[in-house]
Amino acid sequence: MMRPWGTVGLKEEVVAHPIAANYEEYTREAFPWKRHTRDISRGDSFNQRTLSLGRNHRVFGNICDSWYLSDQYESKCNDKDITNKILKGIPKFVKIVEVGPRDGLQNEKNIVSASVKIELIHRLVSCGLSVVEATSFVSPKWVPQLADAKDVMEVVHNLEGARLPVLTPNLKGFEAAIAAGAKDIAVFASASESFSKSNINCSIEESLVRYRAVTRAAKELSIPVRGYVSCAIGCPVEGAIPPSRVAYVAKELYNMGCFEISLGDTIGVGTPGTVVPMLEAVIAVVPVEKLAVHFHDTYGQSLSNILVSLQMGISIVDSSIAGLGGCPYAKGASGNVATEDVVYMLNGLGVKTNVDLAKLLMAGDFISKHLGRPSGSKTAVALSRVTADASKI
Ligand SMILES: CC(C)(COP(=O)([O-])OP(=O)([O-])OC[C@H]1O[C@@H](n2cnc3c(N)ncnc32)[C@H](O)[C@@H]1OP(=O)([O-])[O-])[C@@H](O)C(=O)NCCC(=O)NCCSC(=O)C[C@@](C)(O)CC(=O)[O-]
Repeated sequence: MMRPWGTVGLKEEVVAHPIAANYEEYTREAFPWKRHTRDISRGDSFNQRTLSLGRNHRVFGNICDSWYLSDQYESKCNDKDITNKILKGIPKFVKIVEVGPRDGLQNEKNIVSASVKIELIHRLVSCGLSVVEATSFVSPKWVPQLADAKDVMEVVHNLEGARLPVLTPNLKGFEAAIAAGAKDIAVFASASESFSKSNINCSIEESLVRYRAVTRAAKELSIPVRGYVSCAIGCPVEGAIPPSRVAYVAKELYNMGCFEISLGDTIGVGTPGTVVPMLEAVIAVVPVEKLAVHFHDTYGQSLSNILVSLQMGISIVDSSIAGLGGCPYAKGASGNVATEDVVYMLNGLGVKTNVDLAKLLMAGDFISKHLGRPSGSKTAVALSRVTADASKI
């Protein structure tokens, strides 16, 4: 049985929350076909995709079968090849790496207390997210917001159900992370010399030397290491970054033992036109299943960039609850793509994530209320308006 909207089996207390209840109400009212439980587990993966054609034209199942609310589209959908061509290559499962507690909060001016960070991490893990980047063991002078990394990690490190990697820029950070109970770490290099200097105060080559020392130490303790390549599309100082440079840094990180490489469009300038050639260059030197994409939504391009990445075989996507984020050393960098929006899109494509969207909405509501501003997730904002507009749906 497919659960395209992720609400089946929600606990009563979750549905009772106003946001989750809105979401339940929304899916029930907007998609009356959902009231009829039907088994669509026939056929190939495309038969199980959900396609959104606008509010009044929701389709469940194969876009070419007969389950349309409106007959209007049936005559246009006889060509299965179009669907296959467009959705070809999209993985059936996507691992979401939630970076909200780290990338999301690191740029917040007002210090968020350790207890709020801990509560956020708990909530995110309970959404079904299998990876939640918890914090950074970096210099507190450089990133004051995460000066409480030890306090946070000491509480959450034994949390079950998810991996909780932390950023470590050098051996000092690695040792502190391990002492606080971290079982996964991440190192972060850049494809831009200028950004490397401003972010970690060393050249790209110097950073790679440091990270070789960190990955060696991690290997001895069997600690998995994730690698980041920042400025994979553009740099605030240098402008466009050549794909070959991104490929070089990604390959170096892979060769030193990083099990996964996340390609970061740190300032969010990428479009599918620049993301595709960058991925092409990296996929030529690092296996595609080891690559993740990490988009910031400065120009509103993240979801289209994720979609082309999926079409190229990427199956790991970084995102941040409520679209929080920004890098303190990348002027103009805005929030990461919102996890709620990514899950909504993947649900629409029939791609499994094991993430519960209703619970995500509540986690996003929790942190947005704490920060005193509306969520940066379009999905969260749209669904929160449903109560007001419910009578018009
Ligand atoms: C790398 C350093 C430390 C170099 O900073 P430095 O000033 O060159 O370091 P240093 O070795 O000269 O040491 C200076 C001081 O920092 C201390 N120190 C040294 N290391 C540590 C440590 N690990 N933890 C705690 N303290 C540390 C060290 O002990 C000393 O303390 P002092 O003697 O002055 O009291 C600094 O530049 C730094 O912390 N940078 C981190 C910047 C950062 O976190 N940026 C955001 C993350 S990257 C990002 O957001 C991009 C990403 C990953 O999301 C992907 C994308 O979007 O593209």
